[in-house]
Amino acid sequence: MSAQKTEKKAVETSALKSFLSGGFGGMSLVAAGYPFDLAKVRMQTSSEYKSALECLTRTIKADGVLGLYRGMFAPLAGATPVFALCFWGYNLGQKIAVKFSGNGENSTLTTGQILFAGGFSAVPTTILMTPMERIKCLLQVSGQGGVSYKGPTDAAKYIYRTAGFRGFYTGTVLTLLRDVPGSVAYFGCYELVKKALIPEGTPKEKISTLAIVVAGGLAGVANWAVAITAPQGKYAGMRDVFVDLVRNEGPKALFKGIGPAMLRAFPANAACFLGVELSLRAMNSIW
Ligand SMILES: CC(=O)O[C@H](CC(=O)[O-])C[N+](C)(C)C
Repeated sequence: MSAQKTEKKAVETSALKSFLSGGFGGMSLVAAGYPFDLAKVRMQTSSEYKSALECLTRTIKADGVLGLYRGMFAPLAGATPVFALCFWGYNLGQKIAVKFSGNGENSTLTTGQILFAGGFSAVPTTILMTPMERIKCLLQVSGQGGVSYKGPTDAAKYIYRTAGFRGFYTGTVLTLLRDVPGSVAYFGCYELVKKALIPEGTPKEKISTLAIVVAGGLAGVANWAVAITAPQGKYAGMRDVFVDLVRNEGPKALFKGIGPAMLRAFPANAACFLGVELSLRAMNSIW
């Protein structure tokens, strides 16, 4: 058995399989992470819970386990294509990196190539994610002293009416500034931790679930450690966001929401990578 088998090869996964497994990963991410999102929103909008755990247990007591998944359809419909594009973009980024390096398709990816591919994955993802985040932000501030929206379609019509097609892409630079470094950390951490955890020579299909879960969970934490969330939609430009936030709320405001994001990051992304790897294995075994 050759040690090369554990190394990440450049073009071993097709674009279609990357896309489909990414979509499956996105669904797994929402299934594991949605209860934490629900707890975050409930804690932000009510002071009756002291901790996320209390919020989760009280929700289960009142509405059963299914209560943790109330309202999950929209995030599921959003995350599935976003993660499909993200993993497809990661695969394409690897192929581009290898092409430019001049090494053969069968070569092992260097750390630099993995990091490049990770950052590249944020580009197609952003094209889809920016309009979705724009609509989400409008819905989150709906009725709070400004315009009220009946739902996503209403918010989308408002954007188009007031700013045209370009209005959907307000905040693109901010999304890229968050997601390019975030994705470099995400995929870089995943590949490096996975490589460190598995014994040399382990065939791909024998990589342990624990290694995938630990590497995936840490990748999610690494992503959020570098991706500082900025409140898009309220500001004319990127400079405005930083000046306004730091002046009014201090530098700490730049890290607002990082606690709940981290709490969700490990389980959600462990599930995501597990979904990706297991669906890839299933696809590889049938075609
Ligand atoms: C901001 C975001 O969507 O992060 C993803 C992980 C998560 O916790 O949702 C990772 N990625 C940006 C690579 C899609």
